[in-house]
Amino acid sequence: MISLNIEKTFGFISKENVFAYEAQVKAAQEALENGTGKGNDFLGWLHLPSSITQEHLADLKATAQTLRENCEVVVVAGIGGSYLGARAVIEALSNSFTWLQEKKTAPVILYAGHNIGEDYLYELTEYLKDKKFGVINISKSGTTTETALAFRLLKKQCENQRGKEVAKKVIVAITDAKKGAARVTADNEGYKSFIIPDNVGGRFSVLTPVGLLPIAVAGFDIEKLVAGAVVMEKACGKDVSFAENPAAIYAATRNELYKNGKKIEILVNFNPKLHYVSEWWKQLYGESEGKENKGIFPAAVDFSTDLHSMGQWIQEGERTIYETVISVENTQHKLQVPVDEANLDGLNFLAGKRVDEVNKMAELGTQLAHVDGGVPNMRIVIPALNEESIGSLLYFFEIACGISGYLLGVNPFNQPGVEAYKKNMFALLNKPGYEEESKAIQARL
Ligand SMILES: O=P(O)(O)OC[C@H]1O[C@](O)(CO)[C@@H](O)[C@@H]1O
Repeated sequence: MISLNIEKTFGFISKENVFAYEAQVKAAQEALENGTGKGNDFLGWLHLPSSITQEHLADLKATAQTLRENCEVVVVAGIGGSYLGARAVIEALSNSFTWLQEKKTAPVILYAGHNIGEDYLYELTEYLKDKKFGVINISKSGTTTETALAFRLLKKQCENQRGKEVAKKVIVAITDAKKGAARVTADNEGYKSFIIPDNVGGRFSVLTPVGLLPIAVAGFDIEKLVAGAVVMEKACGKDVSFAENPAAIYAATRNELYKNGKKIEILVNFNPKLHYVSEWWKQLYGESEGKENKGIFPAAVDFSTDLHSMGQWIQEGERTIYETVISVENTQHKLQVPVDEANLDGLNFLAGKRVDEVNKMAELGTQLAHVDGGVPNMRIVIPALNEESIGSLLYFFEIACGISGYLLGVNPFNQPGVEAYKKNMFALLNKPGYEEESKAIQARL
């Protein structure tokens, strides 16, 4: 079970003012439950964990098994919500050096379709040349340029290297039930496919096949991941009192901080495996709340690494920030600092201590230093980096995001702003249908 502690925000905002959100939070929860708020056609994530069936999980596991048996490498092609959730979970749960290990227990998972880097794609296709590889092509709209471009390259290469028949077996599509080019291709080619429900937006889709299939291919237990999310679905339900509901408290606290000039939330971890959880979180909160000229800017740092790069700014820069720390209670492994007779490095004061004890003192010391420097601090504690905890954490952030967006007064479930760059790019590339825009944009160059 995860827990939230907001004590170290109270020098900056008052407990009373946080608890004054209770009625607004209740209204937000009811709007989510009853589907009466903004963006109410995108609430499929709300009770998704508890509605996932054993049959669905079995289908995902069977497909994952086919990929595991037939591939050394599986490329997950997707961008934004169509890859960040899978990557967040896989990196949180994997050995840090998994791709360097000789004896592999699962295919190496690589990612594409989340950038348009020619060198990236060249180097990826070069690497795949002598590999038995498969592809999971993920796109809700089925038309996202970055993903479609990467998939065109990968599909051709897979067919050329492995033949059309095998390619059919090792390419899986996750997309809309009816619309979009990815659906047309999957149906025409006869790929195994999974549907992204209409009412689940990309950034809320980690517990659909979008996240679950790659996670299962990587060898992790999707049943436990979903079970962890179910725990949080209950713990953050609308019948849980405000004081007992961590999502309600988190949503209220961040809105109160924002009202008091804290415009930037920095998600902090002390564990490099959580880097992509932060990336996933940035999209979740950035796309959900950054609209109508409002919204907390979601930033993230990996400590203690970034204490030696961003630490100065956080300690003494503009006081418009607050931190939310994800603290992991228990490590997966034990490692002690050895004694050294000569003690030339002067580290014998640490001898015999677990490395995690040093890390935890860095965490505690940083919290107090940053609070002293004028940075409010919240702390989310998760028991360990395992499937249950990560499932809980993901759902916690999702439900808190829904509530928080409603407190802010925006529609947390659309993202109209992301179309602007796409329109310009298509106009500049002379995409059919963009003739007028092409003329207009050429005149501005
Ligand atoms: O799954 P799709 O449709 O390819 O979209 C990927 C991502 O692109 C966005 O639509 C933004 O363009 C995100 O909201 C989404 O997660």
